[in-house]
Amino acid sequence: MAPSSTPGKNQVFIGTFIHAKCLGELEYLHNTAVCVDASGTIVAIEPNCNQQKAVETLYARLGWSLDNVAITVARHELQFFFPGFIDTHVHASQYPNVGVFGKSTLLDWLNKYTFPMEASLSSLSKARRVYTRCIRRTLANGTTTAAYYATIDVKATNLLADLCYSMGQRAFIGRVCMDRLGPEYYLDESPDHAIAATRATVEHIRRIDSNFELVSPIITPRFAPACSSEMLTRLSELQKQTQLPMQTHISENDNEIKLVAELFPDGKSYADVYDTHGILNEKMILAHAVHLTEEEADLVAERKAKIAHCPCSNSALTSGVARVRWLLEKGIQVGLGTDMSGGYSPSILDAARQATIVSNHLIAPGGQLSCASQEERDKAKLSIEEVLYLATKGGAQVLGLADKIGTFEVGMQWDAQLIDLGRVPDDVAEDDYAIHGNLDIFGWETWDERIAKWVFNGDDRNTKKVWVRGRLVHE
Ligand SMILES: Nc1nc2[nH]cnc2c(=O)[nH]1
Ligand SMILES: [Zn+2]
Repeated sequence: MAPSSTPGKNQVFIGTFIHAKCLGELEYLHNTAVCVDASGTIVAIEPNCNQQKAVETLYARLGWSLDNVAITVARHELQFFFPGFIDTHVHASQYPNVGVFGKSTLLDWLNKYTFPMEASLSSLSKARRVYTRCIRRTLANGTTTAAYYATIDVKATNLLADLCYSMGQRAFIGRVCMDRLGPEYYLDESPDHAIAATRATVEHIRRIDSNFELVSPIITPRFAPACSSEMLTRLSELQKQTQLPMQTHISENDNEIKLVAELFPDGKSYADVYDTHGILNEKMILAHAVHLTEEEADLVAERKAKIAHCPCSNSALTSGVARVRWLLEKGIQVGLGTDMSGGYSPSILDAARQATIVSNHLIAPGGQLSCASQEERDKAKLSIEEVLYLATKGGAQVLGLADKIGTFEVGMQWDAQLIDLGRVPDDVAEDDYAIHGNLDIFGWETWDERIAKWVFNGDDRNTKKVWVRGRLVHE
């Protein structure tokens, strides 16, 4: 396995930088230089700067010599740097199934498409093909960090960790734990077995990345219907010993919620089942949360658990619409997830787009548009600035990385993407700009309008370069 090297050179990036430091607001830093040291950490941000000024003043201040600095300059006005996207919920093992879900809903989708695909990745050659393509594709879409579910197979899960490490994607790697609900050929034989397997993955990752700086294990009970009470208790004990993060699903689909009530008759609610088993805490990332009750959302907030909002999946599998504004107003930290292959798109830009669109179908705190006042309808809607926050800094908070990634600030790591919105017609011959992706910029748009166009019509063709910890990982 090739080591995930840092570049070994200091770097300067010059141009426009855009990020969301707080919910609902984008900050634009034009004509700016961002200096990144050889470890991939931002060490200076200089406004009113160009290449010449950077060389003349910044290098001296930082003690850098000319021959040890690589410079990347945005090539024209419609290129800008943006923080790397953070996918807080994605099943790498389901990647071959993206788009293949027919009219199924969660429980039949799991049986028909998902469990057979995941089980088939015990073939390491197949796992390598699938995981390599998944990482390549998500990097190409600007995802610098992903919280992955792999499968129950330890060797294949460890391979996903190896590949993330060597391809340079920041990742959380979850060996899936499930001792019921799945087909016989795809189950943990006991909670003991699941604990040993999870520990084996933790130890493997410790060997390749001892401080979990790029790749970290994450404890992964699939969801309550697939885990016995003993399994949840044992995983909770493991989490308390290791202090590792955890991820699972909650309240995605009506039949799933009914199943939880049947399987855990003493549980007051779905969230209560996780809480009474000791896994509802600040390290837990809950995917979906579509149908949480008021009491459950209050409990999630009180325990400081996080939520991965997966709008693409929630629409594809007819699960419903999560009430993101309502969750945020309770103080819950929310990020975005593709949830491939419940979701069909590998792109967090797409998740951001869909987060705005599905929020239009809600009133606050929940219900049908037709019986809400205009004010209530407008309140539930998420803005472009808000969904870009969820895609970056919100995701960083969900993964416990808000001090490292998600915005451009001194001390943060250079996890970033260079976005190119194309050229305005005046600059370039018609037949040239026509091939630049799916966006047409005319030149009169404000920056906010340019960003809105990117969110609604942009795609990986606009993502020119991607870096993680200063290392160029996609071009
Ligand atoms: N969307 C989704 N929901 C789940 N609930 C349990 N497993 C899964 C899964 O793989 N995908
Ligand atoms: Zn999922």
